[in-house]
Amino acid sequence: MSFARIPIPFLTCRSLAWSTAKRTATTTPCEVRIVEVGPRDGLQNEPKLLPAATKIELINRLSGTGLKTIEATSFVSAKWVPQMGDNAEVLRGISKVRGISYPVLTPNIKGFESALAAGAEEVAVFGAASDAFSLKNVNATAAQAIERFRPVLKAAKENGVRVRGYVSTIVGCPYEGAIAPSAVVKVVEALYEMGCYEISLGDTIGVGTPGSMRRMLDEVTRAVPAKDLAVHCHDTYGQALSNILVSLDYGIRVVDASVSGLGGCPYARGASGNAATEDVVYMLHGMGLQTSVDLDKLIQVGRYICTELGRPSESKVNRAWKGPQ
Ligand SMILES: CC(C)(COP(=O)([O-])OP(=O)([O-])OC[C@H]1O[C@@H](n2cnc3c(N)ncnc32)[C@H](O)[C@@H]1OP(=O)([O-])[O-])[C@@H](O)C(=O)NCCC(=O)NCCSC(=O)C[C@@](C)(O)CC(=O)[O-]
Repeated sequence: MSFARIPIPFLTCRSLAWSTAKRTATTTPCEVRIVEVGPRDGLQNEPKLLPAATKIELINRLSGTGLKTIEATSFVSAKWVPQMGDNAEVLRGISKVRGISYPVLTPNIKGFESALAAGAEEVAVFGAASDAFSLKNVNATAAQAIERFRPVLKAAKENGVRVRGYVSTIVGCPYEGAIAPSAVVKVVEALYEMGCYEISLGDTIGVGTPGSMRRMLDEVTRAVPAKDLAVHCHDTYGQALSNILVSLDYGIRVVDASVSGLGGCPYARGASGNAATEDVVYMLHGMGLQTSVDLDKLIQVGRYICTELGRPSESKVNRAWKGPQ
């Protein structure tokens, strides 16, 4: 897809439908599903341990906004990520709403078994396109991490649990620098062939631009259909919304975002939060795309968690919001 054919400022629901018609026949061009990652990605980097009750309250409030997917926690080692040490308490404590999925991160079979025991119905495995990042994040190379996922996918299938896959460092790594699209394709293909129903492409440190996103998506969408891809854009360099816009142009209709832009990865030096969900929803609605999210309710949830954390929202829309127009 070239810039010349679809001028970005004129991307609307109608032009998106047209632009993606050849790329994928099965996307619903006017609907975008938001994967809210605030309770997991948003909080995992918080130095001060938050009470499980606050996390549960956050998830319950998010459940009232119309979101259909809310990543609840991660079943990783508490020695590595202390903030997620209350994973089972959080997953057991939330009021699950029918029609909403509450996936949790599981890096290995031990994490999967604990997640299953706590009632997980969807999990996510997380790989990376960079060995250096993977070693820092999960103490395994990219290929070794993939091997740890095989038993997770097998056990998930046996237990009727859906598995989402992440690929981190899709355009840049804090330790290796620029990442070649071919390295991303390799991991995306491995996760897809293993049985992940959706692959989320993570710009972990938010260094991507519409240029590097396009170069990466040109190759990745040749390997896996856009309907089975999501984007996960951190906003460190202020490019997240632009990068999401580019991914829509490729037919991607699933966008990860974090309420009030919370977040970062403890093992990705300098990474700031994700695209703020409020900002993403505002942009999508302004383009005539549907998300099922009530923006006003979401704004209130953003204000709740920012008050709990004692800091202003990273969402420009939240800061500017004076009520529905
Ligand atoms: C993967 C490990 C566990 C390997 O860590 P390891 O030390 O290599 O693991 P091990 O198998 O050698 O076991 C060492 C100890 O950890 C325990 N252990 C082993 N597995 C688990 C588990 N699942 N849950 C709880 N405990 C576990 C195990 O039982 C043992 O306990 P000990 O005998 O010492 O008491 C570790 O490196 C880890 O937990 N890493 C997590 C890193 C993380 O959570 N990073 C943030 C999420 S990724 C991210 O944010 C990026 C993303 C997804 O958002 C997308 C993007 O932005 O790009």
